[in-house]
Amino acid sequence: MGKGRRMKKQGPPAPLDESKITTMKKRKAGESDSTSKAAAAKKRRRSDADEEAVPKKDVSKKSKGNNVATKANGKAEKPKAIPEKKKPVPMDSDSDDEDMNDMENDEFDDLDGVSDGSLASDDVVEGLSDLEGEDDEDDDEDDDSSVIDSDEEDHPRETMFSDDEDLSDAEEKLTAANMEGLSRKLDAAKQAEEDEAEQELQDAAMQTNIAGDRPDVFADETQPGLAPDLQLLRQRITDTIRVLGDLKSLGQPDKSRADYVDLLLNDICTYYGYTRFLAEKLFNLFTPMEAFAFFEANETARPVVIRTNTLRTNRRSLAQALINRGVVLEPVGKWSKVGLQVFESAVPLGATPEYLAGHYILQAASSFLPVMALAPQPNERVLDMAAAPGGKTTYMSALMRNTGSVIANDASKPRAKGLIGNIHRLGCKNTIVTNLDARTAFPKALGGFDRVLLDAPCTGTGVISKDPGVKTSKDERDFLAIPHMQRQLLLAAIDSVDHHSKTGGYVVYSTCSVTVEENEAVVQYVLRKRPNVKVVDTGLGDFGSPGFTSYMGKKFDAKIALTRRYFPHRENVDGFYVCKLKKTGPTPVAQPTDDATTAKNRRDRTSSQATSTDDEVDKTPIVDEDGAIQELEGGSFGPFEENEDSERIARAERNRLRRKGINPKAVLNKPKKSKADAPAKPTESTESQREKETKATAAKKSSNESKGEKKTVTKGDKKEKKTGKKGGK
Ligand SMILES: C[S@@+](CC[C@H](N)C(=O)[O-])C[C@H]1O[C@@H](n2cnc3c(N)ncnc32)[C@H](O)[C@@H]1O
Repeated sequence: MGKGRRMKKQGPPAPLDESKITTMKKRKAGESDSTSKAAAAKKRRRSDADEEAVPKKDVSKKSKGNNVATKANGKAEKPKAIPEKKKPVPMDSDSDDEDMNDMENDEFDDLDGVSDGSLASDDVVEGLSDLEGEDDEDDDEDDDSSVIDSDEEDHPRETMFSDDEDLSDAEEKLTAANMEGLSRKLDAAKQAEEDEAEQELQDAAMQTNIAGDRPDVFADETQPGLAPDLQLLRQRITDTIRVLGDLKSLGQPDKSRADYVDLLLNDICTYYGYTRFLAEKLFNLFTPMEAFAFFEANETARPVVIRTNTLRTNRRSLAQALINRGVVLEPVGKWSKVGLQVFESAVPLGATPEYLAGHYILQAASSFLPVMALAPQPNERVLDMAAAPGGKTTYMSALMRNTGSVIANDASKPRAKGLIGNIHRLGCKNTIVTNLDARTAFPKALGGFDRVLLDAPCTGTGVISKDPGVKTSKDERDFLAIPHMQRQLLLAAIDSVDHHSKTGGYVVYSTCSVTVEENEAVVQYVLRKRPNVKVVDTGLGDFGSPGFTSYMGKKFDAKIALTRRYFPHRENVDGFYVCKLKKTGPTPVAQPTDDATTAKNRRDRTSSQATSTDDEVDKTPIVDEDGAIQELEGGSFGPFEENEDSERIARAERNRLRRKGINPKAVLNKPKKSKADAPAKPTESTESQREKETKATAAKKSSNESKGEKKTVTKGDKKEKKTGKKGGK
């Protein structure tokens, strides 16, 4: 995160504001009204809270001390006489913190449904209080000195009242004197409430405005040859959505629903820049109103989140270290023990000493969820089938406390290198990286895992805010080829799990896409192909929404409701899908034929998206997230390559010498010394031994090369060597 960038608190984004344009004037007129209403609501809440918080006998004192609450309730009591006027104490506003705390409480209330098990909410609460211990103390102090809550002796309020002042005088003076402090405090603390109240007013005004009026959205107001007026376009989008919500009374008699939907989709494409194909696909997931919220949410970045690497530190220490560097953060939510949401940072988060030491990784909040669902246990054998760049692998490793083993595989060699980097930085010692096409390599190369995570390559429709290129780059072919690959990968994942596993036997399938083809339809397909798996609860509680059990006339297995969907506009996280499967028996040798399938399965087959080519050999090239076709065959990462390994060993030796402050050229190019010449110091003797080994390796390499092995060096090897040279400089 760049310096000074400030993010919204994690949680649902602001509610849909479809009336922004049409009620612009009304909003302006009603601004002061709504603001005061919101402020009043907040004040009422505060007053109530204060009354609850203080013992009965103190209530009167508190309420008298609390000018804001008194005013808000409209029951202003005449304040007691104040002996003498003092200069008001300048308010040291901590409004932002207060705001966050308020929101946090709201959020935690929302997440109360989060279940036990992997989430261990008690621990989280304890962690949170630990983490915030110091801050809370500060807050309390600040609160005590604030106009709102404090009843301390030198309270500003008391400095402003005297015996001879009546209420209105007192209030006037209070207002004048504290205006700046109050507005600073209230502005930030009540922003959310103000927005909410304003929204309600606008909604009400909008309803009144439109009732009985049939907006003529088909009147073409665009000027030929000119770029569309975005404000008008947006207004038409909101008007069309409104009409679609009540077509009978608001629609033009000669226009059908399809006409309105068609107009709306065209406007969405123009306004947000989607292809018609993708806009339609995404639009069909929601009601028109919710689709608009989704498209809107894709225009803003999600909150920046970091995951504490518990192999190196704990959340409290990390938070403290980063706070000391000027990072404003707080726990991401009740559902995670390791996430920290960053609101503001004075330093680049990818270059702090803590980052470089592997104390945390920048990781989207929704990306925690598949790993939490998988819940890998210490000492298990786990496979991460599509692992790069390793956010989930390293989380798994941490949950397993560096025990057991994690096979972290990725078909992309360049991405696998990034994965290796993260694994090293975060200190994961139970992890082995492989560079294989998981569709065919597993379970052939390795199988019998306790758990498998398939965080599948996908179209990325859940992360459009990060990669707006998705809006135009994904076409029909992608939505056939990618789900096809996902189905193959998921079958391989299931087949790689040991159903006898004493502790596991689970597969988690996840994507950062929101389309049904890549999620429920893939799960439906494998349920049919592998009767030895069943969908089980993800353990992620009520966070998110259930998977679809029907879509566009197609019916899915009822258990698919146990899978979870996450949306940018609902949870303010990247769009994500998580499904947990339990393997109950061995994979059948032969695929069930149509005769063998049950009547239900046959029904599903006709109703689901399965194509007749399901069983054909897949010729789809492997596509990475950027859409680039992966060159898998002939890569030298997986198999043992003498040349490459020799070069790696030599390079490692050069680096080792450099780390010791020794110029490798000086050492490695020296003529061979006899034993007698060897230095006497034991360390140097070891040094000399290593030197000999290195030379032997280099000699072996050169002899191999001279034997013609050079010819077998692949493109990948050359690249590797080039990179190595570069890195060595
Ligand atoms: C969504 S990303 C994985 C992100 C990763 N799990 C993480 O959390 O950092 C999907 C990955 O699948 C890889 N991939 C694509 N096709 C594959 C295949 N056939 N076998 C294995 N990996 C594949 C891509 O290179 C990409 O890195």
